[in-house]
Amino acid sequence: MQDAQLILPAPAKLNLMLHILGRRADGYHELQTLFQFLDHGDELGFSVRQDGEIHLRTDVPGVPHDSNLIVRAARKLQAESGCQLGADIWLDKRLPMGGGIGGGSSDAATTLLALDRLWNLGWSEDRLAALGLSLGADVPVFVRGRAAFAEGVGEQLTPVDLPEPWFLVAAPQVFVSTAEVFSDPELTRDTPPIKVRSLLEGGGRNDCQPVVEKRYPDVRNALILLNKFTSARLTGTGACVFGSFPNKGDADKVRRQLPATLPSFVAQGRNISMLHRKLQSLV
Ligand SMILES: C[C@](O)(CO)[C@H](O)COP(=O)(O)OP(=O)(O)OC[C@H]1O[C@@H](n2ccc(N)nc2=O)[C@H](O)[C@@H]1O
Ligand SMILES: Nc1ncnc2c1ncn2[C@@H]1O[C@H](COP(=O)(O)OP(=O)(O)OP(=O)(O)O)[C@@H](O)[C@H]1O
Repeated sequence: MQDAQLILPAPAKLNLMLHILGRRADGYHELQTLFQFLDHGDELGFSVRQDGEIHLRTDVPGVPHDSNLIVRAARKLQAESGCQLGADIWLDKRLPMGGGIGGGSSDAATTLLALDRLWNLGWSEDRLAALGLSLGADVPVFVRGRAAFAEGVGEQLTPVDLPEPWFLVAAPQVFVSTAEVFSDPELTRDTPPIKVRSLLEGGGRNDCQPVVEKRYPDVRNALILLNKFTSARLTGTGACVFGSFPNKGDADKVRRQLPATLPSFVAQGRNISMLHRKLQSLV
C-alpha cells in the first residue's frame, strides 16, 4: 500500500428498505430500495504499470485473483477503453464479505474511478456506471456516490437527501448467498410499488428478511438482540443487520452490550460517499 500513487476509500452501503416487485425474464428481480453510504469501508491503493498488467497485490482469502471484482473491474475498463496501461492495486479489506453492505461492489466502483483518473481516460459518470452495472447490480450507486432511491434491478437511481443518523451494524458470522435468497420459492416478489415520498416518511421493510431469518438462525438471533434496543433490520440479502441512533454515544453504548461472538461497528450514514468526498478534495 505504501507504494501506491493514489489511495481511496470504498465505503459500505446500507439498504434502508428493500421491496421486491417482481421477477424479470432473465431471472433478475425488480426492486425498490433506498441506499445510503456509511463512513466506514475498505481502502484501496493504486499505481500505474507501464506493461499493461493488472495485479492485485493483496491476497483475499476465498476469492481467486482473477475473479476478484477489483481485477475484473480493472480489466473491463482496460478492454473497453483500449488503454495500454496497467495497475498494481492494494486492498485493506475491512468490510465483511457477503454481508449485504456491498464490499465487493464498492471495491469495484473505487477501482473504476481510480483508474479512470490514473489512466487519464476522462470517462463520464454515466459510462462508468453502465460498465459497473455489468459487474453487479450494486456497482452503479457506488460509482455515482449519492444516497439514492433505486428501481429496476437497482440501477435506476434517484438521488435523495436523507437524515444522517448513526448506525450500529452487526455482522453475524455466516455467509449469505445473494443468488440463493433471490431464488428461494418463499421470497415475497409481489410488493406493490410505492412512491419515494412515502418512503422518506419512514415506510418500508426488507422483503428478503423473512427468508434470511428462516434459513440463518444467527441472523434471526442478531435481529432479536438488536431489537431490544432499537428497531433492527436486515441490509440487502444480509447477513448484516442494523439499527439507527441519533448520536454516536448511544450507538456505542448498545455496541458495548453485544456479545463478543457478534462482530459489529458503528458508523454514520452519509448522503455523499467518502469516495466522492475524497475525489472532490483532490481536484
Ligand atoms: C440485494 C442487493 O444487495 C440490494 O442492494 C443487490 O440488488 C444485489 O446486488 P449484487 O450483490 O451486486 O448482485 P449481483 O452480483 O448483480 O447478483 C447476484 C445474484 O442475485 C440475484 N439478483 C440480484 C439483483 C437483483 N436485482 N435481482 C436478482 O435476482 C441474481 O440471482 C444474481 O445472480
Ligand atoms: N473485492 C471483493 N471483496 C469482497 N468480495 C468479493 C470481491 N471480489 C469478489 N468478491 C466475491 O463477491 C462475494 C460477495 O461479496 P460482497 O462483500 O460484495 O457481498 P455483499 O456485501 O453481500 O454485497 P451486496 O450487498 O452487493 O450483495 C464474495 O463472497 C466474493 O466471493
